[in-house]
Order: sequence, then structure tokens, then C-alpha cells
Amino acid sequence: MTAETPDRDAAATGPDAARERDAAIAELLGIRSSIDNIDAALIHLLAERFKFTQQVGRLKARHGLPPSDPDREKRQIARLRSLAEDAHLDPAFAEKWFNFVVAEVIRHHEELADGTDRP
Ligand SMILES: C=C(O[C@@H]1C=C(C(=O)O)C=C[C@H]1O)C(=O)O
Repeated sequence: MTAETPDRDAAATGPDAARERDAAIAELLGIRSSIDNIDAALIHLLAERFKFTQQVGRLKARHGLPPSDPDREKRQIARLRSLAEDAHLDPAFAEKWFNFVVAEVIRHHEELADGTDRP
């Protein structure tokens, strides 16, 4: 830093700067509260999704159907990628998220099929 090139990282000082920082912190807390609400909604949605996939898993186990259905997954991925694009969300991220969730679902279905879900 020189007199001609002031340090851009230095925090501003003085009463105006302090007021602006307080306002920024209040804004940050408001935004974080919305983030927390969205995270809570996602947890509830995921819990509901797993309730239904467990229902599917029990049905499959009862009738000897395979735990995974790769053709359905392909169609789901194509649909989710298109929805993600429309929503300005990275489609590769949407696909990664889906594969992560489905891997867990299939693990549950395999446990239901071989009875390891019960003690
Ligand atoms: C839930 C199912 O089982 C698996 C899990 C899927 C999912 O979580 O969406 C989709 C296909 C299957 O590989 C199903 O067959 O519908």
C-alpha cells in the first residue's frame, strides 16, 4: 500500500462506516434466516421423499423386483437437468445431487431385499 494506492482491504472507519457495517450485518442476518428456512424445507422434503422411496423399496422386496431401475433414473436425470437449466441451476450439480440421493435409496432397497434393515 502507498499513498497513491490505498489498501482496498482496510476496513473503513468513522461513524458513517460503523452505521453502514451495522446495516450490512442486519442484512446478513436477514438473508441467513431465509437460508435457514430453505435448509429446513429441504430436510423436510428429503424426509418425505425417503418415506415414499421406502414404500417403493418394501413393494419391490415383497415382489422380488430389482432395487434399482437405471432406465427410470436416466429419464429422471434428463428431466432434472432440463428443470435445472430453466431455474439457472448448474445441471451437472443437479445430476450429482440426484445420483447422491439415489445411491442412498438403492442402499435402502438392497437392505430391504436381503432383510438387513431388521435386527
Ligand atoms: C424409487 C425407486 O427406486 C430407485 C430409486 C429412484 C429414486 O430415488 O428416484 C429411482 C429409480 C430406482 O433406481 C423406483 O424404482 O421408483
